[in-house]
Amino acid sequence: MMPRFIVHKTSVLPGFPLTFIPSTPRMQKRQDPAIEIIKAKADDAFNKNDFIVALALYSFISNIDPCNGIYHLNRSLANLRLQRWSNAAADATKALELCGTTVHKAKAYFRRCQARRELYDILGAKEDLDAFLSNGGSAKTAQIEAEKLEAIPLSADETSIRDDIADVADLLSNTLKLAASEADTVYEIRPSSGKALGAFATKLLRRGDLILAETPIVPVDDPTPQNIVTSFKQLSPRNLSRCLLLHNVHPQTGIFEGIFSTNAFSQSGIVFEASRFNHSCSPNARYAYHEPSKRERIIALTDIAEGEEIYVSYLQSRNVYGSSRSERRQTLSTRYQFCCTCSACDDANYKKSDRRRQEIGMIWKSLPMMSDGRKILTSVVRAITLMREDGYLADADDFAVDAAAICAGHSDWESCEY
Ligand SMILES: C[S@@+](CC[C@H](N)C(=O)[O-])C[C@H]1O[C@@H](n2cnc3c(N)ncnc32)[C@H](O)[C@@H]1O
Repeated sequence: MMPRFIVHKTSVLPGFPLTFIPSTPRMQKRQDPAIEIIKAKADDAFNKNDFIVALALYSFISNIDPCNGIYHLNRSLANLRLQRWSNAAADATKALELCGTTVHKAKAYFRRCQARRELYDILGAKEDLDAFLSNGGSAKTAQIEAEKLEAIPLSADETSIRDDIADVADLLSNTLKLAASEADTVYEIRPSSGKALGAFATKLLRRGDLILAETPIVPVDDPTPQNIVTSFKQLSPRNLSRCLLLHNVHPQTGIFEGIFSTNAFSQSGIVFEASRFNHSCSPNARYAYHEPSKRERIIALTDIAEGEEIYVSYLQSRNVYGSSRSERRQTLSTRYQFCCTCSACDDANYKKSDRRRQEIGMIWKSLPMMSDGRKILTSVVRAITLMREDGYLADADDFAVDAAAICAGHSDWESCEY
């Protein structure tokens, strides 16, 4: 029996070891423990004057837990620091509705007072200042604020000046986009029809080109739910806010687990940019984890035209080249909640593709049983031809290494290298 050399089994999927696939939703938790962690990171960002990140994180948790007035109260202050006056006033109003204690109410009145002052709603601001005092606010603080209000001539336009700053998610993602566009990349992340975001080539890429090499941000060796939460907990507020922007098709499993199972790579964990590449069963690029540098890499398998979407396969080699459309669809829909419509799965092509892939799968299974070198070589050539016919250009080495071993056994070094 020929030895089966596993040369590059570093190909990975942005998925999960099978043990962790959240196939059945757990019972809805009352409060996701992730919320406490996110709140602590938001406070941390605020204390470090990173108000955009604080705002993004407060927004994230207030969307999940909209009845908690504290998030609105805190976000109101972050909005004040960012001079988003209307948003600050709206958050303070929401906090007044939701917060029960006079301490929180006093804070909310004071924040709304400051926002209204900036919006030239002087009468409203004065009312809030009175309410601040009647809820136990400091007389000294109120005095300072009252002097500021007195200094504004009442003839000033009292109608609210519109706050035209973009929404917080836009604000954050624009900052991130800016950072990405400053980097020297050969792709851009933008909407992909029916697939949320995807990665598109920004210039002609040649087969073999390195598309990205990225260090994982949430490395998890042993992805138990506990380890995942611990890894997220260790992130900086900025990286956490980036992670929370990642796609999550398993929200019922918890915030961090859902993000992890939608995006994580089995060998490296969460990698921001590589997580945005969509799947195809006939991909034009592939993942390749580079152990020495501990970086996740994506490499072009074909030439890729400028503007073309770059696809990788989420399924590991034999699971994609040796499987039928229905098998792949089942796995992809369980793990990633989508129905693949790539060229191999397309209604017009899939029957032919299934036949080819079935034959490739049979060759893969029968090769270790073969002892006749010539037969092995013929089978390997057939498998690689079928892969090429099917437009599947990765993993030919799964077969070629067997062929190379036979050639080496016959001291045919030229063919061996070929
Ligand atoms: C790792 S993310 C890929 C990036 C994602 N599109 C985004 O917006 O961040 C995986 C998710 O992308 C979507 N996706 C990936 N490939 C797809 C495809 N071929 N067709 C439809 N949706 C796809 C699915 O929702 C899947 O759960």
